[in-house]
Amino acid sequence: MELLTRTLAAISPVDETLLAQAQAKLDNKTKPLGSLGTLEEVARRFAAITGNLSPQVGKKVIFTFAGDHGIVEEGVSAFPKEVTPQMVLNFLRGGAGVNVLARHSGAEVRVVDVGVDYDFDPAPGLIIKKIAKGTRNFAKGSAMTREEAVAALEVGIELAAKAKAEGVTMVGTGEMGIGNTSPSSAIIAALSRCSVREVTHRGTGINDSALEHKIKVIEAGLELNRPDPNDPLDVLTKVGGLEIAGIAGLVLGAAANRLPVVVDGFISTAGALIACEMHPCVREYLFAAHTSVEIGHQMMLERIGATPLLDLKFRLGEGTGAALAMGLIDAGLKILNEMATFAEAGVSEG
Ligand SMILES: Cc1cc2ncn([C@H]3O[C@H](COP(=O)(O)O)[C@@H](O)[C@H]3O)c2cc1C
Ligand SMILES: O=C(O)c1cccnc1
Repeated sequence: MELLTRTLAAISPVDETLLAQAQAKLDNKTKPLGSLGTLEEVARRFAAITGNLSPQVGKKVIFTFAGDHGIVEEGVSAFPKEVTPQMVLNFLRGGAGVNVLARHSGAEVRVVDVGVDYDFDPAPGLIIKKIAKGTRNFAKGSAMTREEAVAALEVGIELAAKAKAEGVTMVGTGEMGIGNTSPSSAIIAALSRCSVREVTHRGTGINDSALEHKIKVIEAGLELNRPDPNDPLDVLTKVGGLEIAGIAGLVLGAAANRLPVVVDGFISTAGALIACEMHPCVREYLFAAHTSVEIGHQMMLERIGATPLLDLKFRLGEGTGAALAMGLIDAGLKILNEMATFAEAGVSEG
């Protein structure tokens, strides 16, 4: 808890002066004012976050947090829970979607076992920080204890701090955990007090009757646990997940360390949302990668106040959207660094 408290105390707003200086630098480039749109917003904010008006393309790491979910026993996913450790092994072999797209963008994938119900042997690229062997079924009681939720948050916080110390210049979030769209829907429903139906979708691809059942299970879980919408840690503890907590911690740690963080899809955004509800300045440090097909994603993004960079109809998670968005963010940094000014190119200003 002490690390969490210290981390929250270390988060402050992004410097407005730096934002203005970065925009002034962009405005001198050989283009009509603002004509690179969102790429300018990305470059400006990256520069201000890091306090460097010429941020170079650097080392990028995607942390894919893995955890299991007790709620799976209610039949809320199209896949069995064994897929969680099986996919972790796939990540470690480099064969999953996130591995391919991270290689494409020049990012490294690190898998973090915060809560998988399986004992992994140590392996390169695997960080074993298991807090529990999965959450408990939140339709029958609290998913976690408050201590477990804080411990998982602190795993993410420590990873962000270590990444910064190691010279990583941008981190991304990802996750793997069969059943984890259910806690993600529960989190946004609890915080926004909207109906479960409005924010619950098909995850791995459940049919209509399974979707009706999933909605009822989540409603029952919220009714039973009654998480306090004004206490994000209570929401995380009662209806969240260990990997979602790890992501929330990574996002908090990134903000505290002035490290830009790229947030992946629906489940990652649930983690980022918890972090944003814990501290109002966190949103300034994050980049939303893409719009997920999951219907509840939009409401999460609106609550955070973030506009996603891409819309590729993704519904995979793992960090796949974050991987691609990192490439786009790098493009923004190159504009800031490599594009000629009007003076350098001898081009007349308007
Ligand atoms: C083979 C496979 C690879 C995945 N990679 C990410 N997910 C995604 O699907 C899961 C969430 O959906 P639900 O709540 O319906 O279980 C998570 O593990 C998420 O990362 C996968 C799912 C499967 C089946
Ligand atoms: O948007 C996501 O991250 C997502 C959506 C469905 C299933 N798994 C992940």
